[in-house]
Amino acid sequence: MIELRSVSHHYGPRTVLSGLDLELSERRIGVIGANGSGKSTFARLLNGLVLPTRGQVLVDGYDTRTAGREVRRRVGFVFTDPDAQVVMPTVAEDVAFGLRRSGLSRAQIAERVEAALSAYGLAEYADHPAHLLSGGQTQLLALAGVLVTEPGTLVCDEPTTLLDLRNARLVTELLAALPQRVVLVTHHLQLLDGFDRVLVLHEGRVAADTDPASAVTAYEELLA
Ligand SMILES: Nc1ncnc2c1ncn2[C@@H]1O[C@H](COP(=O)(O)OP(=O)(O)OP(=O)(O)O)[C@@H](O)[C@H]1O
Repeated sequence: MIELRSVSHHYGPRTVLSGLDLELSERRIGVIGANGSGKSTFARLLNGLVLPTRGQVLVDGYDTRTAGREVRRRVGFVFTDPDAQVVMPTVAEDVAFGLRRSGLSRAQIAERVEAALSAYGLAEYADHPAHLLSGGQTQLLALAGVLVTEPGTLVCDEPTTLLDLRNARLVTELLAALPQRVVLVTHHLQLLDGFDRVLVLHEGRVAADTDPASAVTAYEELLA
């Protein structure tokens, strides 16, 4: 469970999020809102990539400010641009990178990496240079690299934005099938069908916190 207590965030003099009090426990949570409404900042607060200027973010009781490692073990993050996330020369090495401090043996790591590569359709690319993958494959690699660590929650910041329709569908289907809790920031409102809860951010505040259809209506009214 992720809890935000009186959270505000400022970049310099600029208030980007203010007065957020939320408990996030649902399995599928969407976050929508206009450009600049604070969605990415919100997403980054959830795993401590951004620390709140005021207030606290707690993940299973761990404060992102003081227990970053515990938090990141529980909350994985997938960026819009997967290239930002790929750090090792080959596909298999990149997936293994997330397990380097896991305490698992080399054999156990190899087994987990193989399973992750198979699950995300990358088995035949294990020894392929990671930077030569297509955009869609790179996003799958980024997902595999995060999910191999088995976080309880996956936060995705517009994971399909840079992908063509086919790859966007692939990533969407993959996300839909995950057993994990998913917090999805997106401008693609149709991705939120069937979600348990959708937050609409507007000028740094939660303007609506409701089911997908009502959230889309609230969002459209804000933009009207
Ligand atoms: N590192 C930063 N330093 C200064 N200002 C920032 C920084 N990151 C974001 N901002 C500003 O904070 C505001 C909210 O940005 P954020 O990226 O959280 O919004 P967003 O809703 O995700 O936008 P978009 O839909 O365009 O991705 C924007 O005005 C942005 O310019």
